[in-house]
Amino acid sequence: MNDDDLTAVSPQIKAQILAEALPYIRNFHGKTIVIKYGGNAMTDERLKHGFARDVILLKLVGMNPVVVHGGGPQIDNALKKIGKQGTFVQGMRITDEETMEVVEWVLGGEVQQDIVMLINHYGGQAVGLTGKDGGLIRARRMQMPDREKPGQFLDIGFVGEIDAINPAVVKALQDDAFIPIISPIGFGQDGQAYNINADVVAGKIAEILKAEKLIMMTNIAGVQDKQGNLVTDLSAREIDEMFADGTISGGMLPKISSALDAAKSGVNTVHIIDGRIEHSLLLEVLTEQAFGTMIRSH
Ligand SMILES: Nc1ncnc2c1ncn2[C@@H]1O[C@H](COP(=O)(O)OP(=O)(O)O)[C@@H](O)[C@H]1O
Ligand SMILES: CC(=O)N[C@@H](CCC(=O)OP(=O)(O)O)C(=O)O
Repeated sequence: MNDDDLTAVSPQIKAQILAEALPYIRNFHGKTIVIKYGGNAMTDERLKHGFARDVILLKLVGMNPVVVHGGGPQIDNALKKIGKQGTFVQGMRITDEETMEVVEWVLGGEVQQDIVMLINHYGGQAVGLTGKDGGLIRARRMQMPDREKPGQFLDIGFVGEIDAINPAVVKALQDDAFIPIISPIGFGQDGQAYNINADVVAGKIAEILKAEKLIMMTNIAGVQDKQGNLVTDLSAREIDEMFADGTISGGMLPKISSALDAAKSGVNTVHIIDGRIEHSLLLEVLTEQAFGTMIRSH
């Protein structure tokens, strides 16, 4: 169903849906909700508009949404235009100097500004940040262990791991009416920009802000088991098993690791949800509808 079809819903059902949201609005009032908005979830124009409106609604009812966006497919498209092919190792993009320039331009420019403009268009007050702003994300070059040669590391270029997060700028914006939109670009002490996986940034930001919820919006119904069935609930032990037997691969690797780290660090609920469902964000936060995969800390 889309927004236009809502005219067919009876007034009683509409009122019931609104009333159902009340306890959630009360419980999450003043709480921080970190939303990882994956590049794969933002490829449909209509869904993007719905997302912007959902984020504004959460802010208007008293929650503090913080958006960390991705943009993997958008970076791939930009690379294609200059005759380059994106290459990944364990879900991380190999980032040479030229790729880093593209990453900065696509994430910090195009994708971030697109989200900011959409939210502002619908009456919200979004502010775009990269890791440089207010010293938000300090990073260093990632040491990626070589799975085939234990004890050795792979050189994947300007990919960063997070050294420290300074949440002051995000807190200042949150305390006002603003909605922070964060691009996953970190900066070294030498001023070098680093490409960081957006799931990793979202998980760490959620932890540092002591978020109530971390919601990762992606392009799949949730985590799937070996047979391809949706797993609604995942424990740390089950995750270890799925990592070991290769059930989890590619972009799902950093997503699940970051989700689990956030859950273990005290983020109350961590969900991986299907961003292709219209208003999936509102459904997750404001209704008892359970969908996607919940990641548990134990
Ligand atoms: N066990 C799994 N369950 C679900 N998806 C998986 C699994 N293993 C790998 N994936 C892949 O991970 C993708 C999601 O990660 P990614 O492409 O990085 O999304 P995003 O851009 O939202 O971060 C899925 O579309 C799927 O192809
Ligand atoms: C190091 C690394 O892999 N960085 C990612 C950053 C963007 C991202 O994470 O985007 P999604 O959330 O859409 O996958 C990349 O270059 O694709």
